[in-house]
Amino acid sequence: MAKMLGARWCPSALRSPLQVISFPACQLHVSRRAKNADQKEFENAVTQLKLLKKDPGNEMKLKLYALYKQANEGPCNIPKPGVLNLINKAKWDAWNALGNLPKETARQNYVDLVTSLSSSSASSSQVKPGADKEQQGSENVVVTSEDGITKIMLNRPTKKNAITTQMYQEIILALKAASKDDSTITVLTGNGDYYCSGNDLSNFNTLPGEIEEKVKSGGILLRDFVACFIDFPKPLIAVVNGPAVGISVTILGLFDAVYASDKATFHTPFTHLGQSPEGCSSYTFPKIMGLAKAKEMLIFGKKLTAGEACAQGLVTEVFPDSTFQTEVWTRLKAYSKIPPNAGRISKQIIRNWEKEKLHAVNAEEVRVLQERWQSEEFLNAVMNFFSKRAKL
Ligand SMILES: CCCCCC/C=C/C(=O)SCCNC(=O)CCNC(=O)[C@H](O)C(C)(C)COP(=O)(O)OP(=O)(O)OC[C@H]1O[C@@H](n2cnc3c(N)ncnc32)[C@H](O)[C@@H]1OP(=O)(O)O
Repeated sequence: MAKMLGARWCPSALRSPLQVISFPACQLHVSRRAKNADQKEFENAVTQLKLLKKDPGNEMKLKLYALYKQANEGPCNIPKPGVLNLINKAKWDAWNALGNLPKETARQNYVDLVTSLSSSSASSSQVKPGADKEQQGSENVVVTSEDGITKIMLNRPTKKNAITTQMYQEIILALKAASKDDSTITVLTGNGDYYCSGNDLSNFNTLPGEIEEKVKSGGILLRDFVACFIDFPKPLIAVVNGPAVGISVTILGLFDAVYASDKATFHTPFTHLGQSPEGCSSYTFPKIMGLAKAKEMLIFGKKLTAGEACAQGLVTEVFPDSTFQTEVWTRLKAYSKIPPNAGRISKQIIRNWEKEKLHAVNAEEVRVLQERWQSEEFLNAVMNFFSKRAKL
């Protein structure tokens, strides 16, 4: 995926003279002079921009370039390039046109512009509020809405629904849209024999930049992804159709109900991968299943059957695989008839007692993981996974 992004965004891969305008985020690091309050938002926008699926076009790139330069360096004070130097002149013109616009305003405008680009690219692949029949989503994350239920389906069965960086972004956008649509409940499920095999282990190869930049943008993406589940305002249900691994298991602690096929298993092999728990599981799992059982999963990577996960409180109910889909969707259709506002409010009053705590846990888990991602243990584990496969 990032290979594709690289091809889209990087100057050398583009053709016409104006296409060689690359995003400032490809070239520069964010200035340390930016104010703290805005810095995080600004950095997030820089990352978000790299994850956009659609090329926003040269005019928009010029605007972003100009705002980026203004936000970091202030008014344009470099000599005007010659008329034959078309690209640099276009860039200079765009920057110079911002005159004395304050850095803070430029930063804010940059963030607003990226946000509007992200939501417009999301709206083309997502369920519109009020939709009552199936809508097309992207290839790997399909969003549909019917009978008061918005369904977000992981649809990468040949890779056991492993989550790519693009899919994280798409799930975030799908959840944001679902939080505002008129459905009563939202469901996450998988297509094929797996629910999800967790993080796509090639994500770190495909994230752009050097290791430090990968770790930084991976951390921001993970934190934003988990935050969406913490903040999701209406009942959220997991329909676990098969085995679940890694982050697809840990975030289950943030769902309101988890229904599983008896073929499902629950596996968090973090330490074997040189990693550490995420998805708020270092807090939710001990709370849900007690410290002893949580440690067996999160430290020693014990894989649970659906029955065990249910006995330990991670799963709400287990159904035989042969009748799983019918039984669960009948149940969900009944649940979708609850008064929507009462459903939301009831969820929120339960969640709000610990929302702040969950965000703090998320931030700390990401901080620790960012260190892990730079460890030899992690790099060896990822290399082993792919080199074993290569030998098959
Ligand atoms: C932005 C960063 C956020 C980071 C968040 C932190 C999250 C951490 C985690 O989620 S840790 C968990 C990571 N997941 C794994 O370790 C699972 C790895 N996969 C496997 O162990 C196995 O593939 C399996 C047990 C899931 C399934 O085994 P099997 O039934 O034998 O199928 P295959 O192994 O042949 O798989 C088919 C096909 O899918 C590819 N694949 C499966 N899982 C992943 C994955 N997680 N990442 C990348 N690719 C995966 C596998 O390579 C095969 O592809 P191929 O046919 O070889 O092209």
